[in-house]
Amino acid sequence: MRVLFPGRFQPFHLGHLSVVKWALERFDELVLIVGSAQESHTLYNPFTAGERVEMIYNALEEESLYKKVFLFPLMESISNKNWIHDVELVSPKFDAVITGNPLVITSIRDKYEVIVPKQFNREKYNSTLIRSMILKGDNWKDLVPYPVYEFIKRIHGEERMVDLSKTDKAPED
Ligand SMILES: Nc1ncnc2c1ncn2[C@@H]1O[C@H](COP(=O)(O)OP(=O)(O)OP(=O)(O)O)[C@@H](O)[C@H]1O
Ligand SMILES: NC(=O)c1ccc[n+]([C@@H]2O[C@H](COP(=O)(O)O)[C@@H](O)[C@H]2O)c1
Repeated sequence: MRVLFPGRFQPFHLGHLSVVKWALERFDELVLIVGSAQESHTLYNPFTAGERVEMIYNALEEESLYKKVFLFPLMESISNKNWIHDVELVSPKFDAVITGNPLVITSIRDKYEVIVPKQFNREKYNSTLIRSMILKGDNWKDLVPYPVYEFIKRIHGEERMVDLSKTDKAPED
């Protein structure tokens, strides 16, 4: 069985990696969609789709999980109703969808089985917290797979976010 796991992954963290491992213990293959692909360079969506694909690829490769995962970006759709059709156009076929996002659940539940993932320390492992820690200069290294940390450092992602904070405001503020 092949299951879809969509997310913005801004950035991909240890909770996401735990969901991937949890899913691959239960299902044969995963389709990992990097959503909101047109978004980047804002405090809510600091990283480009290409950067997110690369950081996720690096994390999966380190865990030798990449062969069981299809990974690609997808832009937003014009309506929530259209979203699942747009996913089907570009994705290998899948049988069910893993998500804890109410918007995604509403968009797909008439057509696909919804699998709500086990929660992996959501208080600690959530991208909103990690983005705010990056901005404050806190130590966020242990909240993401090491290849993600190394990648964000290498592309000067922290400096980018601090620059963005001079002109942009995160919606969660
Ligand atoms: N720690 C976690 N344990 C289990 N599922 C998670 C965890 N963090 C995120 N998810 C799930 O991963 C999917 C993609 O989530 P997303 O990329 O929005 O991460 P997030 O940490 O919730 O980000 P943000 O804080 O930016 O909304 C969603 O279905 C979400 O419910
Ligand atoms: N109208 C739409 O384009 C639509 C609908 C449902 C989900 N999505 C996308 O699916 C992804 C879900 O990820 P998150 O769980 O990280 O929010 C997001 O990129 C979201 O924008 C988009």
